[in-house]
Amino acid sequence: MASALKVNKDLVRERQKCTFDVKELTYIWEGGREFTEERQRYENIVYSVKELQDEVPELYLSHKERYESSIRKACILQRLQNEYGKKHKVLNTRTIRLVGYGAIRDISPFLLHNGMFIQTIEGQGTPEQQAEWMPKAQAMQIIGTYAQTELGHGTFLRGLETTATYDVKTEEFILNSPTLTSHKWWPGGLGTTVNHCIVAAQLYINGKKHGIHLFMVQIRDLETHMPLPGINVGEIGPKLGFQTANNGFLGFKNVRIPRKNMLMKNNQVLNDGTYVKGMNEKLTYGTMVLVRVSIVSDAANVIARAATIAVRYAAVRHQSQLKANEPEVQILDYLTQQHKLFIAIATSHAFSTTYGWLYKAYLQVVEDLGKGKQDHLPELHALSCCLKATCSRDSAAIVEQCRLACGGHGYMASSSLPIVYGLATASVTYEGEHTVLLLQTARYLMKAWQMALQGKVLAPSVSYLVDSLKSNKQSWQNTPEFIVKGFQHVAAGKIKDAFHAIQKHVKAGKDYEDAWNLASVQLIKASEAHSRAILCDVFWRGTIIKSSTASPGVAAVLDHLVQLYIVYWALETVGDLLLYSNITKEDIAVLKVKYEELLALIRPNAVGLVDAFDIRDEVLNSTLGSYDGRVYERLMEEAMKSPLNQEPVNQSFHKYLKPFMKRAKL
Ligand SMILES: CCCCCCCC/C=C\CCCC(=O)SCCNC(=O)CCNC(=O)[C@H](O)C(C)(C)COP(=O)(O)OP(=O)(O)OC[C@H]1O[C@@H](n2cnc3c(N)ncnc32)[C@H](O)[C@@H]1OP(=O)(O)O
Ligand SMILES: Cc1cc2nc3c(=O)[nH]c(=O)nc-3n(C[C@H](O)[C@H](O)[C@H](O)COP(=O)(O)OP(=O)(O)OC[C@H]3O[C@@H](n4cnc5c(N)ncnc54)[C@H](O)[C@@H]3O)c2cc1C
Repeated sequence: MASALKVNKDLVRERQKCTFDVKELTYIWEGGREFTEERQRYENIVYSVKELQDEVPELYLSHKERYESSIRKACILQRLQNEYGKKHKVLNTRTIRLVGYGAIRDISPFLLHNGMFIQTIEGQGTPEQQAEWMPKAQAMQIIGTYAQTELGHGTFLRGLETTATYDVKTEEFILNSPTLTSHKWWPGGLGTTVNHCIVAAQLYINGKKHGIHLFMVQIRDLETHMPLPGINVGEIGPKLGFQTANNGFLGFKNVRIPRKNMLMKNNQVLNDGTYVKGMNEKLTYGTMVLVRVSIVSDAANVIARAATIAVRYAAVRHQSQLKANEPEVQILDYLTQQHKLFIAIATSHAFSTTYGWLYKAYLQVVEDLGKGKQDHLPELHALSCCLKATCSRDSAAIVEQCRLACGGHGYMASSSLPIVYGLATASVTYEGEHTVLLLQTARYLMKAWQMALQGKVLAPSVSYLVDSLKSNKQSWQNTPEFIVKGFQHVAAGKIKDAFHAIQKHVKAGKDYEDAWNLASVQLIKASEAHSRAILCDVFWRGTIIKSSTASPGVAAVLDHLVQLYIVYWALETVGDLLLYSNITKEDIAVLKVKYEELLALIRPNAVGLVDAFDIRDEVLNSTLGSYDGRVYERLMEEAMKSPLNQEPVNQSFHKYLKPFMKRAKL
C-alpha cells in the first residue's frame, strides 16, 4: 500500500469517515482470517518477483508476444504456487486465480488445466486412472484442457460429432473428426500450450452409439511439442477478451488411444467391448456443474474489482457543482452515482454469500453420489444452472455500469475496466450459454410446480411453491423477510403462468416440445425470478449468520448492504411485485424512501467497503482504482508508455502524411 503522504486527500478523508473495521470485513468477505492471511503471504511473494513485472504494458504487445509473455509468467507462477504449497498450505483456487490475474493481466493459458482438466480426472476417473494421471497433471509433467465444444455444437452436447469407435481387436478407441463442424473449437490452452486433452466424443461399439463419453488423449509430443500423427491443432485467433487464454481448435484422423483412456468412473467399456452403464449418464457432465458453481464466486470477484476501481475513482473525481459558487463536488456525492455503484458492492457480497451456500450443496451431492445416492442431483443442477446464468449476466451488466460510471476515463484500457468487462461477459456464454441454462432450470421448475399441485414434498429450494398455492396471502410488510417472500410469490406466479402457457398450447394441439418453445420467453422469466428469490433469501439468511459474530460496526454495514440489495431489486421489479404480491402503491413509495436512506447510510463507508475487498494494486492494474488515488498522474504516466510517444515524429508522417498534405488541393 502507498504511504499516507502520497495518498489522494479525498481518499484519506473518506477512509477517516469509515465507521467499521475494514480488516474484519475482509476476513468475513474472504471466508475467514486464515484465507486472507494465506493470500496476502502468497501475494507478497509473487509480486516481489522481478520477472513478473512488465517492462512494456501487455496491451502494447502483439498477439504472439502477449501469448509468449503469458506462458513465461504462467510458468513462474506455477512454480511459485507449487513451492508455496509444499512449505505452507495448498492455496485455494480463488487466490491462485486472483494472484494470476495480477501477474498475467488477463487469463492464464493454464486456466483450463488447473480449472477443468485436473477436476475432470478427479471427478470422472477411476482410482487407477487418478493414480496414473493426477500426479503428472499436478506436477505439470502433462498439461491439459477440457475439449468439448465443437465448431458446430457447444450447447447441444448430444449433437457433438467427434467419434470414439472401439476396436475390440486392439482394445483401442479410434478418434475421428468426420466433418469440419466436428472440430473442437474454443478449449482454453488448446491452441499451442497443452499436450493432453480430455475429449468429449460419441462412443461407438460394434456400430452402436452410446452417447457422449470423455477420453484422455495425448495430442503433442512431450519432447518436441509437435502435434502427434492424425492431430490437426491450432489457435482460433483474437477475441473480445480472454486474449491470453490460448483457445484452440482440434481435429482427429484415426487417432488411436488405449481402452484405459476412457474416463470410466461412471460408464465402462470392458476389453471385449461390453458396455457397462453407470448410475446416471448425466454424471459425465459433472465438471461443468462444479465450474458453474465456481462462476458464482468468479462473478463476485469480478464485480469487486470493478467496484473498487469505480468507487475510488468517484471519490477522487470532482465534476460540476451542486450549488452555484460552491466547489465542484466529488462525483460520489451525486445520488445517481451512488445508485450505480453501491449496488455493485452489495451484489458482490450477495454472490459471495450465495457461492458459499451453493458450494456446500455441491459438496453434499458429491458425498451422496459416493454413497450411490443421487436424490439431490437434479436440484443442484437446476440451482447451478440458473445461478450461473443470473450471476454471470449481472456481473457483466454491473462491470459495464461501473465502467460507464467512470465517464471517459472508464473507456481507457489503462483503467482495466474494459479487460474486466471482457472477463465478465465471457462467463455469460461459457460453461453453458445464459438462456440455455435458464431453460434447464425452467425444466426443473415445471416439474416442481406439477409436484406442488399434486401435494408432493418439494426440494428445499422450491418449497416456497407450496406456500404460494395457499390463497390467503398475508398483507404486505416492508421488511427484508417479507420482501423476500414477495420475490418468491413473483417466482411462483411466473412459474405458474409458464406452466399454464405450455398447457394452453398443448390443449390447442401442439406437441409438448413446440408448446415449450412457444412458452420459452415466459420460462426464462420464471427461471430468472426463481434465481432472484434464491439470491435474496440466501443473502438475507447468510448475512444474519455472519452478523451474529461480527462487531456492531461491521454488522451494521452488512445489514445496509443486504437491505440495499433486496430493496434495489424490489424497486427494479416493482411491476412484477404489483402483479404477483400484495404490495401497494403506498408500500412502494415507502421503499423508495428506504432505498435513498440506505444510499445515504452507505455513502460514508463506500471507500471502506471497497478497501475491504482488499484487492491489491497489482491485481487492479488500474489508473483509476489504485489505493493511493493518484488518478491523473497515473493516466499521464501510462499514456507516456505508448510506443507512439517514444519519438517526437512518427515515420508515417514522412511516408504518408507529408506527401498527402503536399498533394492535397485547396
Ligand atoms: C474448480 C475451479 C473452477 C475454475 C473455473 C474455470 C473457469 C474456466 C473458464 C472458462 C472455461 C469454459 C469451459 C467451457 O465452456 S466447457 C464447455 C461447457 N459447455 C456447456 O456448458 C454445454 C452446455 N450444455 C449442456 O450442459 C447440456 O447439453 C444441456 C444444455 C444441459 C442439455 O443436455 P441434454 O440435451 O443432454 O439434456 P436434456 O436437456 O435432454 O436433459 C436431460 C436430463 O438431464 C438433466 N441434466 C442435464 N445436464 C445435467 C447435469 N450436468 N447434471 C445433472 N443433470 C443434468 C436435465 O436436467 C434433464 O433432466 P430431466 O429430469 O428434466 O429429464
Ligand atoms: C471465452 C470462452 C471460453 C471457452 N472455453 C471453452 C473450453 O475451454 N472448452 C470447451 O469445450 N468450450 C469452451 N467454450 C465454449 C462454450 O462453452 C460454448 O460457446 C457455450 O457453451 C455456448 O455454446 P454455443 O457456442 O454452441 O452457443 P449456441 O448454442 O450456438 O448459442 C447461440 C444462441 O442460440 C441460442 N440457443 C441455443 N440452443 C438453444 C435452445 N435449446 N433453446 C433456446 N436457445 C438456444 C442461445 O441462447 C444463443 O442465443 C468457451 C467459450 C468462450 C466464449
